[in-house]
Amino acid sequence: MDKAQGKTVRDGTRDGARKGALRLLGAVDEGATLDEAAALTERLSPPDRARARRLALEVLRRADRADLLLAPLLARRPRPEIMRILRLATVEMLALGEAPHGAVNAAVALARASGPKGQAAAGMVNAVLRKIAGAAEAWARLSPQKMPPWLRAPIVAAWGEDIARAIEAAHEAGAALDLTPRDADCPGEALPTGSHRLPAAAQVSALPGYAEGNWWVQDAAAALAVRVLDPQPAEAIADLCAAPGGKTLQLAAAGAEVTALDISEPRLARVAENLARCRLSARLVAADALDWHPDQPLDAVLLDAPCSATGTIRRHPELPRIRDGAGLAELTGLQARLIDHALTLLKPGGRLVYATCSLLPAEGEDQLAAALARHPGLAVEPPRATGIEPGWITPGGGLRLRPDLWPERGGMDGFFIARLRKSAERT
Ligand SMILES: C[S@@+](CC[C@H](N)C(=O)[O-])C[C@H]1O[C@@H](n2cnc3c(N)ncnc32)[C@H](O)[C@@H]1O
Repeated sequence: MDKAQGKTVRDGTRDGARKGALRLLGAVDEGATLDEAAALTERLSPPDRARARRLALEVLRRADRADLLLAPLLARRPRPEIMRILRLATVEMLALGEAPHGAVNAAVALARASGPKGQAAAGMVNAVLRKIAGAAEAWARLSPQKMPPWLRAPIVAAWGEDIARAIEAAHEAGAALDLTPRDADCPGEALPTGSHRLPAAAQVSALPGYAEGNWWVQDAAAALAVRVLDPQPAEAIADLCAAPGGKTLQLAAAGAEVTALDISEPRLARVAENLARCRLSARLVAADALDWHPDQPLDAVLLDAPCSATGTIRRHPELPRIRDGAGLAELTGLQARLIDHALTLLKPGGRLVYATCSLLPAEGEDQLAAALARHPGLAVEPPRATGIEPGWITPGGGLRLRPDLWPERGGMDGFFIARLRKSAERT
């Protein structure tokens, strides 16, 4: 292939990825998650589909910052599809190092292709983006985009303004690719807690050991819930909210007799696939955990409860844009009922690990305090596992993990984890 042909192919592929990213961003504007919108990029080649998703992620991490620079340059707010084109080109030029002429020309072409109104806007898109191309210093002065008030206010109340800003910086930086080793063989840099870390761009299925099931993808913070539970061989353990199964795999790899339960049958099918790839086994049950009872009382229960998922914004930057905090009371009510039910499934002296991938104390610290108040005889135990730092343990005895921890290593997801021991006395 000669040089000119190579350039055409590269530009073509970039345009495909840009169009895909704009489709994804349009779906998010309509309230969809990126996973829900994934079908919109199905017709792209796999590499272009991955590029489209990466571009959309980068834009969503900086959309408010882009809007702050764009606003003074716009006489009136353009139609949503034109606004998305402007944001995409702004982020490409100022955050991703794309050459201005390429990004501006592509944006103008995308505006023209979007229909008669887009054709009319092409001149404005060109003029505005030429100014944006020279705004690198103004861009550098802008802070990372803020979390919405329903999420920010409780975070500031719990940990202060500086930590809220550090979390916002971590949200903008995005997340690495973390792997949990089944045994020794696992690519990536070993982290103090036992997970392995690679750059986010790594193609998962191409990594050594994927087909053999030597490891699975799991954020380093998420992997700590099972490490804190400390499963032992042959223990009877239920994973009450199991799908897609990262924690089930850890429990099974430790040699426990695992029952993996999830209310969603399609999601449970993913647990089955993951177990098969990793050559591990568990009993799978599709049921509402609140209605389920084991044949025998259990040694331990892992309750990775449904939650706001606000701890995963580094990987799902669309969440603050499509959620408004409504439904939180319903979720915290369900979490409390699940804790109460989980305790009834345990042997006397059995242990429960409660976890949520949430940054909200209402789904973590407050749930722990309320459970202890509801259940006399229930005790919280220190969360112990290799690599846990004393500063991560809360005054109430839980483990609070935040995206701004380990800044030099690239952060971790937000999680709350508590290890509880049921009274050894029979009631
Ligand atoms: C946070 S995710 C679990 C992640 C999983 N533990 C892992 O590590 O891969 C929560 C799961 O709870 C399930 N779920 C929600 N309500 C449930 C209920 N009442 N009973 C059982 N599962 C439930 C959801 O389908 C979802 O798969």
